Amino acid sequence: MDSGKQTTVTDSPGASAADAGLFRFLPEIQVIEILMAIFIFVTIHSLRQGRRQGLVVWPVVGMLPSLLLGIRKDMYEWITGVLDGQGGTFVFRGPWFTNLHCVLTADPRNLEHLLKVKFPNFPKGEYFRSTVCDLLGDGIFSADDETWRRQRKTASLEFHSAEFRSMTAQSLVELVHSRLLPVLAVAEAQRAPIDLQDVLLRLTFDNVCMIAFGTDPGCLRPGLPEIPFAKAFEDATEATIIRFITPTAIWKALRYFDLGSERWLRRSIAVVDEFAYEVIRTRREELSSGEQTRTARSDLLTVFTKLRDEDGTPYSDKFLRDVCVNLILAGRDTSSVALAWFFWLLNRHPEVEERILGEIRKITDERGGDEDGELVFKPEEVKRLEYLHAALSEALRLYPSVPVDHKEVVEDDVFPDGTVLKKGTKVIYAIFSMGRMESIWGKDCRDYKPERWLKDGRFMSESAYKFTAFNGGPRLCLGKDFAYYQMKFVAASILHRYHVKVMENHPVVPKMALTMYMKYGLKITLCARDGTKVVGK
Ligand code: HEM
Repeated sequence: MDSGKQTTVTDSPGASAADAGLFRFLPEIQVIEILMAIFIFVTIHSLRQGRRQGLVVWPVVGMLPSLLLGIRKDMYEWITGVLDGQGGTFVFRGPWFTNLHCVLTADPRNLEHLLKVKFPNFPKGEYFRSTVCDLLGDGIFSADDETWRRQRKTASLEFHSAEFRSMTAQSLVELVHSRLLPVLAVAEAQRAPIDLQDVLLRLTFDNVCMIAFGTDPGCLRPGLPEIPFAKAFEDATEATIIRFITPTAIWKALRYFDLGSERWLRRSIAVVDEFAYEVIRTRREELSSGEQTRTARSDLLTVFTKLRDEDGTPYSDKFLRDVCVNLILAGRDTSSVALAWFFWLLNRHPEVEERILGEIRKITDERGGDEDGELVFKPEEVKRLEYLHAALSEALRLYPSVPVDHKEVVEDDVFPDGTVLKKGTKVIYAIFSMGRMESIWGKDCRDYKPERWLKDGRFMSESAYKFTAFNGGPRLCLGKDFAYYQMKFVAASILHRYHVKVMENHPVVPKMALTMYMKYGLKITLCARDGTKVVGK
């Protein structure tokens, strides 16, 4: 045998230098036979092991073929099927020498362990942070430990303050009544189909920018213009997601040579930064000139600009940029996609729409009707819409805006269901699948039934480890209360005026992304309710 053949043997996984020495004394044909035998043995062993785990584990490529087949159909349903068959938790074995190995779970006991009981042992982790760092920097979404705690504390105080609540309620009234309803009125008058998901995404983007930066980018202006900052934000998010499905060495090389998606990402981030730094500069000027006392802003940028770090130094522009960009990401497409799924479900469940209308009618009747069609729901009225609250929660159970989330294991651990977790393992919790588990929600788990959230006509919340749409534990969604208020206000304002009809044969399927978009949007037509004069007509 020549030395070249020895190299081949030594390179094959599992073969040692001693084995190579042994092969040196065998005729070439026998080496091939032995290799074939080893290959067959490994394959049979892997297949047997794989079947025990519910999926075939192929040599070298692991469970990747099954994953690729699953993705081709419907990845979320595929994951749900696998998890269901495995009792709620499943170890995914990726190809050799890749970082695709992970533990997938949809077991509420494991979720409580992960998100609350052993919270410090399950951070977002370095892999996540280094993948999203260019867009998110040190913001709340990617940060762990002290950097996260500091932002969480300040943002949490702000989110629960009376000024913040009143500012968010006011900005929502303005957006819905001066922008959203006129856009819908035009579409209704022209009998023109519109993409409701797009309109809602514009609404929540403008809204969250007002909360974060105190400025309205104007995505929902008449004619629905393309706003460079909004477009760049969307592009930067998409290009960042591409990194998660590209081997790290490849995207890093593309970044180094400024090619492909990395070039697109760099350019999009430049536009986002230009907008952010300009707002930060003007806000600093405004604050130092004392103008602030007149405007009395309570957006997150103003709050953080006034603060000092532990050394008494004002926060840097970069840190302020990270705080705002992260908040925009959090609030941009979560409530909008939830509303899109909600309106689609209503279209298939007219009985639910009827009950919501009954609840709204009670309020409008108490106000003596809505002759001019300009009724603005008050915060205390929105709070009373408990059936609507249940109908939105039920939509989020079946179509959670964040379908899967992940953590990394710091120290070896064991889940309550007995799954062993080695240090460095990635844990994926399948929020989408949790909403479709018979073991969690009962036999009717796949039915849209808002009633399951009601007790004696009042809304009853569920454990965050069973209904994980808003995450749970110390990292529970900070915008949860606001999101419900926003969704209820928007849904009630639309439903009071229109019946939303989804266009026949319009395909509705989830898109594979960090957020549960509808892949083809939601094409609808609007039909004004009898006796409601529509604003803007
Ligand atoms: C239906 C609407 C919403 C849903 C389903 C939702 C869901 C979630 C989820 C699952 C997380 C955890 C993400 C993770 O750690 O990987 C989260 C975190 C967060 N959400 Fe929401 N969210 C919604 C709306 C909002 C809104 C409107 C805002 C702000 C205006 C917001 C602000 C935040 C923030 C700041 C965090 C980070 C919390 C932390 O890491 O400490 N969310 N949200």
